[in-house]
Amino acid sequence: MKFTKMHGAGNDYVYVNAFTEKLPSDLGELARKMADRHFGIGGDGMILICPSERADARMRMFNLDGSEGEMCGNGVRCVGKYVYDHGIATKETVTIETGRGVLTLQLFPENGKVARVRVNMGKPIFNPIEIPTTLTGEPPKRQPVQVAGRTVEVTAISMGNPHGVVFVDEPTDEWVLSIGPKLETHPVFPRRANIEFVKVLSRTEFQMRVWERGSGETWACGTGACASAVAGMINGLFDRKVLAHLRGGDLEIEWADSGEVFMTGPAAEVFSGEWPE
Ligand SMILES: N[C@@H](CCC[C@H](N)C(=O)O)C(=O)O
Repeated sequence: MKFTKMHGAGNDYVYVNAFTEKLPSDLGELARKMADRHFGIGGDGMILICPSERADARMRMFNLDGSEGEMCGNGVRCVGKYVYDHGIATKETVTIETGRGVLTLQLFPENGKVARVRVNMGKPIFNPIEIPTTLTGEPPKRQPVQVAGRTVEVTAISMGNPHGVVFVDEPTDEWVLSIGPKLETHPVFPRRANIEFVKVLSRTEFQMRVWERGSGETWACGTGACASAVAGMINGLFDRKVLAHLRGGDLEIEWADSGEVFMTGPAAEVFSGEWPE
């Protein structure tokens, strides 16, 4: 099976072109094996680029633990790059079907290859039932959650997948690696959640580290950066356009008057190869 390793701001996945490759029935197991950093190719998970009846292609994403996520912001930019660079789509505006519907991507090629992508990520979801969370309020803003013997204020938002945003003075290892997994699996998030730790730098910039549902700490999370930006905006901390500094790079996030969130960032191909099984 042929694969391509790609990343968006250091959030790396093993990509398989399901237009051409034959896939096994247990996709979760395939993701776990291929994404293993010691015994496999290595990555934060696996992303399939599939045919779609509604768009240029369909993205399916699997976390490192084999669970399937509805959406992946860094992944969808890489899928946009893949379909253009590999001739599946020829226009610089492409559509990708995801678990949260069909998204439109603006591709920015340099010397014939896509280097940056702007994605219409759709409207943030504030309804607690749809997120899903047991936290109350619409949106559930800075709600107190008891975790590891302390009270943490969490803003819950869905960008097609569930997020809990925590504003902190410093996104330390203790927050990310200790509180992150406890919040991911906390009963307030019945389908687990991606947890972002956000340090406000100014009204237009923030630093973020993320503990992802099913993958642990990753170097960037596109949906997480969008959720964090919107959380900062609804809590009165940010203007409508912000720059997110993540461990693996920067993402520009804009919450437009239409209610849609736009994310712009890099997409890169690293290497390709053949998986022996
Ligand atoms: N890294 C992604 C999000 C991947 C999915 C997530 N772990 C989930 O289970 O929802 C991004 O860039 O958005």
